[in-house]
Amino acid sequence: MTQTRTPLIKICGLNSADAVDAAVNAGADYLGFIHFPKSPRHLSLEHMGALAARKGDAKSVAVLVDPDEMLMGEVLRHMRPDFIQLHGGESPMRCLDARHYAEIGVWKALGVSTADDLQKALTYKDHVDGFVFDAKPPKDADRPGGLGEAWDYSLLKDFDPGQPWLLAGGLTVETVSEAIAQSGAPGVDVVSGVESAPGVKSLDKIKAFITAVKAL
Ligand SMILES: O=C(O)c1ccccc1N[C@@H]1O[C@H](COP(=O)(O)O)[C@@H](O)[C@H]1O
Repeated sequence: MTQTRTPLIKICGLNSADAVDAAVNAGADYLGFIHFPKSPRHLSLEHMGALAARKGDAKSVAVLVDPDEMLMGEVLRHMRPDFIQLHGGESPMRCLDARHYAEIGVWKALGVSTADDLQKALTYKDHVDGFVFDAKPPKDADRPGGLGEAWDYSLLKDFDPGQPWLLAGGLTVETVSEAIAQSGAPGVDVVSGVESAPGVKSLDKIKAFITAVKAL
């Protein structure tokens, strides 16, 4: 896929008003809020709702891991996200159920380490509204994402998953340009690369990352 427009930008794991405002003011397209207790970026539903209300023209994304309908209902009630990102082991049918239940866009995050992993996306494409292609987490990881792990982004070159998608996994201001060139990504998603420590957002890194992508 040839890159013809400025890549879309999702800044994820936002957990303070200052960080949300920095992302919005710098021009992020998507703001990600994580509800997963094992994550250092975990937010209560009330906090997600309060931060998402500062989204301005950006779209809000609730990042969830294998949520049941009760949790999804609570997320919809407290936060009213524009999208739900399912970042666990959700099956294609589970994604479709979530889409019907939530009546908003559902993205599926998939861990990739080989070309075979990408073929899995094709079994989801009629059941979701978009994809996040991330590093495949190690088996003993306590969370399925937000690990800051880079991977072979060139696996995505010329791959068409049939839905819009974002590239994630170990992106930083230093690597994002080359990662987009290698993958042809129409958009990027970052957590660790805009933090000074796990769960501690750096306003300077958020601004620098967005500025770098917008300059491409
Ligand atoms: O960031 C987390 O803690 C997290 C927890 C559970 C599910 C997803 C999570 N983050 C997702 O990870 C990628 C990018 O991570 P990184 O830049 O490599 O650190 C992104 O899709 C986040 O939504």
